[in-house]
Amino acid sequence: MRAAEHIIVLAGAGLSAASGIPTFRDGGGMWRSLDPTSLATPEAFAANPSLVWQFYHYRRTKALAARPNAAHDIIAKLSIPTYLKKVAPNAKSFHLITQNIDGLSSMALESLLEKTHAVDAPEGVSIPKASIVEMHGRLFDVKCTECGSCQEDRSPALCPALSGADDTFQNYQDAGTHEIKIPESDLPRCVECGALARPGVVWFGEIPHHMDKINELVLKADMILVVGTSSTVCPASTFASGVKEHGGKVAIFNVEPSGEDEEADFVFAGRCETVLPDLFP
Ligand SMILES: CC(C)NC(=O)[C@H](Cc1c[nH]c2ccccc12)NC(=O)[C@H](CCCC/N=C(/NCCC(=O)O)S[C@H]1O[C@H](COP(=O)(O)OP(=O)(O)OC[C@H]2O[C@@H](n3cnc4c(N)ncnc43)[C@H](O)[C@@H]2O)[C@@H](O)[C@H]1O)NC(=O)OCc1ccccc1
Ligand SMILES: [Zn+2]
Repeated sequence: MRAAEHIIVLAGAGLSAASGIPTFRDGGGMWRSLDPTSLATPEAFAANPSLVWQFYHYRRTKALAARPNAAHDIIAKLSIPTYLKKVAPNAKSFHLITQNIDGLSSMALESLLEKTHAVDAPEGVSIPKASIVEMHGRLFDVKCTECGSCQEDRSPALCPALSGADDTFQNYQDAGTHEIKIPESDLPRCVECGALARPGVVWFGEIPHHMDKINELVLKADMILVVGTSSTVCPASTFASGVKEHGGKVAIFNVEPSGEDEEADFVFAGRCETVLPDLFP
């Protein structure tokens, strides 16, 4: 870290695990009983928008009740130039590339900025707010399937029909079995043109957001911290090897061994919400 100039963090569901957001694949992963491709794809939405909206209603409900944890806070702190300088005196840029759609990293940074009023950055160091790249979209964005308009909406239920769907996915052992059939006319609609709306997230088979910026960051990075991801979904799963290829260092933070460990320079086994605060007090 002391030698690093351009630092990126790649985060996955493990970063938000301690905030009560179920992960996807490990032990109590959300998708143990649900085939992800049956819910997070344009095809699934076209075939059964009612079920897919009930799934994202469940995810929104979980995320609305969640708060950033210590790992989110440390990563937010690292994006503040004055603090970054302490752990990486040669740092010129710091970015978080997150696969998470829960918005907890932005929430952590906003509350830290309020607390530290550290909005203005010295010359050449990135403005904190722009340091978060949500490559798979945002759970609370509602996007029109026709006109493309997209608004953030954090209301507990986007439409009356969904407020009755709370237990469709409550206990994921038999998730989906309590599915209620919501007619399309009663599903979330676009506020501009009234067409059917969809969650503002990137589904499998869709191109992730900000890929040009991400490719530029991966190319420039000389240090990547890979936090709480199983590295099973691409292109995110290729970023660490991308940094390694041009001589950058790779550090992994995970409770379990992940596919990238052998080519990592540093492996920190443990819960990121305890390991990161110990490492960056
Ligand atoms: C399943 C996989 C094989 N599929 C893909 O990779 C596909 C491509 C593909 C299709 N078929 C293939 C066949 C072979 C190879 C690839 C493919 N990818 C795509 O379709 C992508 C789009 C993928 C995005 C899909 N949307 C998501 N999310 C948003 C929606 C939603 O969330 O509903 S993906 C979603 O799943 C992934 C889940 O992985 P993780 O976050 O890592 O979570 P997981 O539970 O798996 O792991 C948690 C880890 O944390 C650890 N952990 C737990 N607790 C803690 C703790 N406390 N501390 C530390 N660690 C912890 C655990 O040990 C574990 O290791 C995340 O990316 C997450 O965002 N698009 C694309 O490729 O477009 C072209 C392209 C490419 C490049 C440039 C231009 C165009
Ligand atoms: Zn519209």
